[in-house]
Amino acid sequence: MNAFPIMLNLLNKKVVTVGGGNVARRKLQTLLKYDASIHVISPELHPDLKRLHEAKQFTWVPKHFEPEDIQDAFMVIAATNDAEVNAQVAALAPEQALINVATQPEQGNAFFTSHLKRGRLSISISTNGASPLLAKKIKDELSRVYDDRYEDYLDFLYECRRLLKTSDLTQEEKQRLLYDLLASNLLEPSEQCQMKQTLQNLISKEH
Ligand SMILES: C[C@@]1(CC(=O)O)c2cc3[nH]c(cc4nc(cc5[nH]c(cc(n2)[C@H]1CCC(=O)O)[C@@](C)(CC(=O)O)[C@@H]5CCC(=O)O)C(CC(=O)O)=C4CCC(=O)O)c(CCC(=O)O)c3CC(=O)O
Ligand SMILES: NC(=O)C1=CN([C@@H]2O[C@H](COP(=O)(O)OP(=O)(O)OC[C@H]3O[C@@H](n4cnc5c(N)ncnc54)[C@H](O)[C@@H]3O)[C@@H](O)[C@H]2O)C=CC1
Repeated sequence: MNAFPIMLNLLNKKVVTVGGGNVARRKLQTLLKYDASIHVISPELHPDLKRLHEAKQFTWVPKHFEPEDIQDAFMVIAATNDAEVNAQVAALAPEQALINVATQPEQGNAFFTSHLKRGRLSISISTNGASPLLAKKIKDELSRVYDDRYEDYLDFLYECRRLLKTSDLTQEEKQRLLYDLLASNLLEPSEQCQMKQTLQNLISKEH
């Protein structure tokens, strides 16, 4: 496996998960953060998924897989405990679909990563199937380095960068300031406030 990493916008995309057990639960808990239109095909549901279904987080069709279930799907996840059913799901998926197969990943073309999200910061780790547990361990290590403060810090960086992009400062000045924003003291909210003020003063002086 030598997979290319990419970010996907799943807003309102049709995602069909076949199977509703423990593996489906883990994958759905990740996917639910990305506003896709999620459908689960499975005779039974894991208790956590039952709660999410009651909270109207996805639609559930309580039955065994049939080929028409995955028509027009943007992404298909084959997560039953029956490798033959999963292989059939992968083979019948629309030609252009993203396909994830829990039992035999190489039958699909898309793979989950271990994922750390801090607001706008997204860190994905993959071992290309060698050791999902190592991916998880690395995520846990990185979660201590990139702690909760990064959520607000990323919003701060986003706002400052937008300010700079629309300013009349020279390209060199913009570059220098973009680097300055990476100083570690700026993880502190009070320092962020001061820096924003400084930038605003600098930009208004240009006019
Ligand atoms: C290829 C891949 C395809 C895919 O599923 O997309 C795949 C495949 C398989 N996983 C298996 C087993 C386990 N997977 C986990 C956990 C995770 N697995 C995830 C991803 C991936 N798993 C993709 C590669 C990612 C990479 O390489 O880095 C994570 C990162 C994301 C997620 O699933 O959401 C998530 C951690 C989430 C987190 O960060 O918290 C655990 C541990 C646990 O459950 O706690 C175990 C048991 C221990 C073990 O076996 O190592 C098996 C054997 C099944 C069997 O025994 O039959 C296969 C099939 C095979 O290897 O052939
Ligand atoms: N990729 C990964 O990260 C991992 C993959 N696995 C693999 O994933 C498989 C599934 O594991 P679990 O979720 O723990 O199993 P599970 O037994 O908890 O869940 C299986 C689900 O599939 C449903 N199902 C069975 N036949 C079906 C059909 N014909 N149509 C629709 N739904 C059907 C069942 O109702 C149940 O909801 C395991 O067999 C294992 O090989 C296991 C661990 C991690």
